[in-house]
Amino acid sequence: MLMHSPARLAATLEGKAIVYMPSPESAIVSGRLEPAWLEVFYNPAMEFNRDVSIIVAIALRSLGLMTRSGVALDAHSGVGVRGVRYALEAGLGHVIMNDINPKAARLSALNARANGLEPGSYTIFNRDSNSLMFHLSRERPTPVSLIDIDPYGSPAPFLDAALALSGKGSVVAVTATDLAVLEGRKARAAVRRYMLRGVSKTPLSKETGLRVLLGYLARVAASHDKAVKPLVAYYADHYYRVYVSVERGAKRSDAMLEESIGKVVYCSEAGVAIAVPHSSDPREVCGGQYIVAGEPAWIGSLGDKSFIEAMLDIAGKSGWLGTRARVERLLEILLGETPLSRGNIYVSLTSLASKARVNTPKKSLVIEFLRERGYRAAATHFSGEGVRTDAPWEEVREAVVKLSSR
Ligand SMILES: C[S@@+](CC[C@H](N)C(=O)[O-])C[C@H]1O[C@@H](n2cnc3c(N)ncnc32)[C@H](O)[C@@H]1O
Repeated sequence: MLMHSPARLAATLEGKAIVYMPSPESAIVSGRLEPAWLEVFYNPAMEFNRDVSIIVAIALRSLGLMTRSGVALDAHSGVGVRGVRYALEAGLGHVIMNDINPKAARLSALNARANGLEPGSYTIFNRDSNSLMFHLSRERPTPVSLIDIDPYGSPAPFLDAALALSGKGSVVAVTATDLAVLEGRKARAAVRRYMLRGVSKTPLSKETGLRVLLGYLARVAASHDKAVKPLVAYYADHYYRVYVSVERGAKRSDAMLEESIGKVVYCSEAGVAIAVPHSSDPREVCGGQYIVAGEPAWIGSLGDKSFIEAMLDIAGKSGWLGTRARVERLLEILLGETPLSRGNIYVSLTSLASKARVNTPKKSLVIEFLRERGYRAAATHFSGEGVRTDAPWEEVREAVVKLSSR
C-alpha cells in the first residue's frame, strides 16, 4: 500500500514500520515497480524475506542465542527498512545501517527518526560495506551479533569481510539473487565467483545452488579459522537466503570441512542426486553415468530443527507481519525436511516416474508408503513434486512405480 507524501517521497507500511522511499513514478516499467531504478533501492516484493529476518532475530533473542552486544549490522540498507524493523519489531538494542549510496544513508536516517528509534540506538554509515566491516572488525573493534548481507546479485564479494567481523555466536545472514550462477546455468561464472571445481545444471539444481552457496560461506569461514552452522536456509522467488551461526577455532573449522563439505552428484540414469564426501566414488551409488552438479558444496544439514520450531512458534504469534501465512507455510515445510537434509538431496517424483515410464504418483502417497516401510519422508520447499527421505532411491523408485496408477 503506497501513500503519497510531499518532497518526492512516498510512504508505505511494512511490518510495524512506516517506510519512506523515493516516489516510485519514475521507476514504473510496464505498470510494475522496478526497484533498481529508484534513487534509493526498496523492493516491496522482498517483504517476505524481511519478515523471515524479523522472526529469526526474535528467535535468537528468545532462545538466548543473540550474543551480548545485541548489535545488528544491515550492511546494504537501501532505505533502511530492514535495520529499522530489526529495532522496532525484534527489539534489537542497536542497529548499524550502511549503504554506499549517500541518498540511501539519508533515507535510512529519516526512516529511523520517523519510526521513533532513540538517537543512541542506531548508527548510519555511508561507506563501502567491505571497508566498513573490516573497520568494525579491526580498526574499531565492535562486536556484532547479527551481520546481514543483502546486496545486489552475488554476496560472494562481501563474505570475507562479514566472516572477519563475525565473532563466536554471531549470526551471518546472506541473500543471494545470482541463481543462474549458483545453479550452474552460468558455469564459468560459478567456477570464478564461488571457486568451484565442478558445476553443472541438473534437474535438481535448486538445491545444489543453495548448497554451493553454503559451501562457499563455510570455506570462507574456514579461512578465518571459523566454522558455520546453518540455522535456517531456503530458496524463495528469485533468491536464496541463509542464516548461519559462527563458531571459532581451527579444530571446529577442520571438523566442519571434514563432515560437511563434499560434492553434489547427479546420477543421470536414475534421475536422482546425492550429497557425498569428496572421497566417495559416485559410480558406486549411481550405478552408471553421473554429472558433478556442484563441488565443493555443503553436504551437511540445511538447518537446525529446534531453531525452526522456535521460529514457527514465534511466527504464530506475530500477527502484524504482512506475509505471516506464507512464513508459516515455509517454516512448516522446513521443519519436516530439514532433519532429513544431511547428505540427502530431495527426490523429484516426476524425474523418477519419467525414467521409469510411469505416471507421477501423488506425493502424499509416496510419503506415506515410505514412512510405512520405516523410513523418514517429508515434502520439500524446493519443489511441489519433490520428496525428501532417508530411503535409498531404489526404494523411492519402487514406491513411484507401485503407486503410479492409484
Ligand atoms: C538489494 S539492495 C538492499 C536492500 C535492503 N537490504 C532491503 O532489504 O530493502 C542493495 C543495496 O546495496 C547497496 N550497495 C551496493 N554496493 C554496495 C557496497 N559495496 N557497499 C555498501 N552498499 C552497497 C546499494 O546501494 C543498494 O541500496
